Amino acid sequence: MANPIDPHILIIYGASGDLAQRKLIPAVFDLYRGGYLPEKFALLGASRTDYTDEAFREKVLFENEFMQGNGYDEDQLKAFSELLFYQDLKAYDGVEDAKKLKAKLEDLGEQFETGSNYIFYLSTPPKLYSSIPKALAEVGLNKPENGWSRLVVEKPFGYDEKSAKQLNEELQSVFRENDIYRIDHYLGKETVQNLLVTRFANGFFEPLWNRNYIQSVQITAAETVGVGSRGGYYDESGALRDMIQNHLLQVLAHVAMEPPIRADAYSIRGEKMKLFQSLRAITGEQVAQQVVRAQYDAGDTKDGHVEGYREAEGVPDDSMTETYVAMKFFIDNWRWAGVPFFIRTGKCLPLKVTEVVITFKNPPQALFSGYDDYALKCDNQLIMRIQPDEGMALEFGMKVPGEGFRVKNVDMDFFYRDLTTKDVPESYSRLLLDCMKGDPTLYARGDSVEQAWAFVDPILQAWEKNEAPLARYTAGTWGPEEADRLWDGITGASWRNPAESLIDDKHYTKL
Ligand SMILES: NC(=O)C1=CN([C@@H]2O[C@H](COP(=O)(O)OP(=O)(O)OC[C@H]3O[C@@H](n4cnc5c(N)ncnc54)[C@H](OP(=O)(O)O)[C@@H]3O)[C@@H](O)[C@H]2O)C=CC1
Ligand SMILES: O=C1O[C@H](COP(=O)(O)O)[C@@H](O)[C@H](O)[C@H]1O
Repeated sequence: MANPIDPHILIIYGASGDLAQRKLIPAVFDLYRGGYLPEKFALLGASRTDYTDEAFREKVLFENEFMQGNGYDEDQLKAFSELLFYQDLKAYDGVEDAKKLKAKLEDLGEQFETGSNYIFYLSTPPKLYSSIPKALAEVGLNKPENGWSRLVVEKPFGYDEKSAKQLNEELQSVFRENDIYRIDHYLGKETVQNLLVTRFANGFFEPLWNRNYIQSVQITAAETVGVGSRGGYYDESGALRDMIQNHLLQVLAHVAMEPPIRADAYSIRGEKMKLFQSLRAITGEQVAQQVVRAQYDAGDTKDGHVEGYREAEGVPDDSMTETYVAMKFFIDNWRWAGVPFFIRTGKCLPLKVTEVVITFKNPPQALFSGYDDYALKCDNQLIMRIQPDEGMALEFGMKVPGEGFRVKNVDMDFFYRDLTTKDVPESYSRLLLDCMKGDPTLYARGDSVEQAWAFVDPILQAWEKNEAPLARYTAGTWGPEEADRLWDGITGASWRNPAESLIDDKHYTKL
């Protein structure tokens, strides 16, 4: 079968760094092993560290611990290594460096017959995200003659709405919007994409997917790890910026957006933008009522004892940065009017689990016995497990065998891995592959990134002014009690805290 991807060179800026070794190089190697790369392809690492091509290959391939668990095969790796080259830079955004880079790309282009097709991946500190593209533009690498040029921008995309707008303007002054790929690795997750397929490839979900049948929607992204050695970065960010503004609002968009008219970038990203525009702002006093922020104290987690957040490396002892957020909000459109949505995320929680729970309203009348707690609990839930145990479970009532009509809740459980025996592609592989194909569907569009910031900005501003308290929770617990109060007045559902199960090797989390 002909390979639909154009020959090209992938340039990784910041190639000496952590992300390149942890995710990017292993992802490109996976694509190579899977036969997805075009026959004419080369990878050029660029950063300030002084490597030869050989030394770079040693570092990112042969000595890279993140390649080891990756189906490491010496022969394949050796063949792959011949596609890797390195360019050292004095300054990432210097025009002289851009000229040097251009000359190197022209040489590689001839050697590998890739022509002038380039993907520039910015895996550097964010302060360089606008100046590198400008330097590329100075030497014409943003619009190469007889070729194309795409730009992948890592997170964080801005720090607030204003800075995201400014970054968009700067990037869009040198690259076309459709050539700017703002990466969000949650969109590369199979199960996040599957939210769209579940909703729009089945006839029976969509009629129920609205305010008439749905009581509430909750999204949880729990992590067992603390901030570890990332304290310096994390303390400037916090859970709202690190997880909610980007990843979890993207998940929300897949759960709540209107059906797109086609499964393409224009239609899907257009619907997401509308959804973000419909989020009801949480401002002023509402912040303290609808959003709980908290920080972990020392405690015992699944991974062992953890010191409190303020003891972590790079974190000031009086830090007010949140490691946990739980929030309740509304979507002001016809589909969702009045339905409460809940999102929570946190470090040092009992399990690593990301899931979406749709709680359906009860039937209008409790006909059968066994529904003693009918008024107190909604028994119909759809649990969409993003990770781990990727899959979906539906909970509903069945008759208990025997006399009378006693009802018991059961679940139908589907495991995503039962669909295929193949390894599910890792997020970065999938997203890089899409960029190579020129398909930005699973990348965030500039205006919707700004709109997502517009939703979280008033919350960040209220916290900045200390208008809402910072709660505390013990590492290894499900977070502060204050988060439970967000459900006050909502009868029939609350946070679902999945429990770890040891039933068998298939089941990790238990309903
Ligand atoms: N690491 C991860 O898991 C993730 C990272 N990201 C994002 O990806 C980007 C890269 O992350 P990561 O690789 O961890 O970052 P690193 O801190 O490892 O930086 C990458 C490279 O940038 C260069 N660099 C570092 N500091 C500076 C500086 N002050 N000025 C100029 N160059 C510098 C260094 O290369 P040299 O000195 O050789 O030039 C370094 O190897 C970041 O924006 C991060 O937010 C996003 C998600 C996950
Ligand atoms: O982007 C980030 O995501 C990870 C969580 O990603 P996951 O795929 O493991 O769920 C988070 O730990 C990190 O703080 C954040 O920057």
